Amino acid sequence: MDLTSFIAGLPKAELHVHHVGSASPRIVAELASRHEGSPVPSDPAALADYFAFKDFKHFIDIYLTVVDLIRDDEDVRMLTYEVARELARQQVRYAELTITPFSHVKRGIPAPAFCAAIEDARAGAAADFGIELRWCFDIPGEAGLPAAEETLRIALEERPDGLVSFGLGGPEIGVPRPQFKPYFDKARAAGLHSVPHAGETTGPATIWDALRDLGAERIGHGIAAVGDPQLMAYLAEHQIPLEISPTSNVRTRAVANIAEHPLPQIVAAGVPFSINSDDPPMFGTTLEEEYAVAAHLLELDAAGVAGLAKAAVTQSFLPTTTQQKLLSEIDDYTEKWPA
Ligand SMILES: O=c1[nH]cnc2c1ncn2[C@@H]1O[C@H](CO)[C@@H](O)[C@H]1O
Repeated sequence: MDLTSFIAGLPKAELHVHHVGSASPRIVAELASRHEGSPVPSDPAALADYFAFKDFKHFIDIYLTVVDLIRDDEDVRMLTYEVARELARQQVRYAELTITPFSHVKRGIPAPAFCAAIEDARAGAAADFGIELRWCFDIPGEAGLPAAEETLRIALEERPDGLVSFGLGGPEIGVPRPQFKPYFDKARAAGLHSVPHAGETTGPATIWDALRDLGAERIGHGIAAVGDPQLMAYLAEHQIPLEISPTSNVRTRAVANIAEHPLPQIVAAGVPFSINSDDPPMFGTTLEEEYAVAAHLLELDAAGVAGLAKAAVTQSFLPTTTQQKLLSEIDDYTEKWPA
């Protein structure tokens, strides 16, 4: 069984993947060529070296230098459309893309123009690539409550058609989750799903906070949960999924190496999860590669790998009818695959 080929053709969904974090070397080079004076190399080999991170804080610092490259709504439109092209190339039929409007509005792109650009790209991607994109607007945690205020304002006042969820990214250390409760309360009251990062670089307490104070329906990463048996039991009992990005955790040094990734313990505890790429070019990976990593860690066969894709579909915020269509497509593909 050639699992790599099986994975390549398998219809997928991705729930935890960042907009700017998905800018490929080609797109970064294009943006760097448009805007002089950036520290971000435009040469792909130099860029690969640039995306080597000493620790999580260093990763965020580098991430923000790529955010600086996005200067106008045309950059936003091009980036979003090209991210969709790369997802569709990997047979991703549906993706919830995490976008940080605060960071771009702060750099001078008006919120209406920003939202029009991502919506244009979403329509173009659906028409040209057959991929359905939805948005998670996340608060960059390092920018604190002003960023929470502005992110909520943009989410509720602009309310682009693709917006389905509200998140919290950036560093966790020094950024306690409870302070964001008022913003998540308002976002949830407005019908947005709550999907904060938690337990990526800090312990189980951050995940408890995300559940209790932010009403988290899914947890970004959440790998620290394995340190708290009660939390693992709670996540399993309430079927609260963890959005797992294995290579991300190694490249940001959240996990020492892939062999020590806690994914097998998450499976053993019956905690639902999806497999994601997080910031694929920055971590030198792709969603396909993350499926292969998970297949290796969990010793999966084709049916098991198809199960990874089906889990992402059922944990998504797609309407059930659309989920059913995608699940059938995955089953048809798997059945047709020679044993
Ligand atoms: O793995 C991650 N963890 C937390 N934040 C991340 C990650 N990848 C990208 N971001 C992004 O980092 C920015 C910080 O301002 C935010 O935009 C967040 O979405």
